[in-house]
Amino acid sequence: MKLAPFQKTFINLPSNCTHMKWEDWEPFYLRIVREMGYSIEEDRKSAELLRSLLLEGDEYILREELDAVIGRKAYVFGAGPSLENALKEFDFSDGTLISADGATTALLDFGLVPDVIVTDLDGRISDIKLANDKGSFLVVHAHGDNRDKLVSYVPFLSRILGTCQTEPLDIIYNFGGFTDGDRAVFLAEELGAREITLVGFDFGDIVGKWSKPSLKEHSLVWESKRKKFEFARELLEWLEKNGRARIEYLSPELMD
Ligand SMILES: Nc1ncnc2c1ncn2[C@@H]1O[C@H](COP(=O)(O)OP(=O)(O)OP(=O)(O)O)[C@@H](O)[C@H]1O
Ligand SMILES: Nc1nc2c(c(=O)[nH]1)N=C(CO)CN2
Ligand SMILES: [Mg+2]
Repeated sequence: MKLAPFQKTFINLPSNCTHMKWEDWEPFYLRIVREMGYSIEEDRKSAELLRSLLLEGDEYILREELDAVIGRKAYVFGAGPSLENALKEFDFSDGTLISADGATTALLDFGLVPDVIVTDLDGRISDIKLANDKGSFLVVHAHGDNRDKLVSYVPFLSRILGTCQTEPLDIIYNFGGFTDGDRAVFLAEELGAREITLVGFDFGDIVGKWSKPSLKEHSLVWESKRKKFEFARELLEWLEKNGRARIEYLSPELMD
């Protein structure tokens, strides 16, 4: 999709432009890199790489375009085991559908095309591409460990908003949040959703089978994933306290 030329004027966004401001995010981020063993420099290089790829490809969008897509009510779909029953039993037609990466596969299986997919491109890429071709907007995240995926896949995808976890660049945003799931909730809140229902956000000991293409079934959580879940929960609690949206969980207890 080509943008009108005037929209390509780059502006350096003021730091108070996002609800989770850099000053709020930075302490979380510093704890995350320390605990997870990430390199800030590698994360920064990845953000620069995504910026170059997006500028070369001419398929990037600015936040204003997503503002128009995300309504007051939004459902954010995570890849926890309860997702399947939730998709069977509930109707989601009254809100914007935002899927976190691997959850996209489950939505497609139920005939739903997400309005927005939030991904670091480690979900099943054929499904992300299929949904993108059917109209899903993509929010693609750059971090130090997915540069190969950015290079391989970004040139073949459309309608992409770029995000990073280091300092934002002109067309690469940082709305706060860490894993695809909690980042999707931060994005929804920032872009205007005021009632956000989280579906398939079980966290816990079992990772949903949609989370990684290599998983054939729901699997016992591994150590790095457990740490990711802990940060994701903490960040969501922060947003519940400090954000402007009512956040609720479609509880796994309601399932079965
Ligand atoms: N039990 C669960 N299993 C899987 N995903 C879950 C679960 N509970 C909540 N989620 C959310 O659903 C999202 C699904 O996205 P995905 O599995 O691709 O993760 P990710 O953030 O890319 O992590 P990783 O880098 O480990 O793949 C997660 O980011 C997480 O926030
Ligand atoms: N450097 C780095 N950053 C990340 C990673 C990751 O594996 N490495 N995974 C994420 C999604 O959960 C979010 N951020
Ligand atoms: Mg992912």
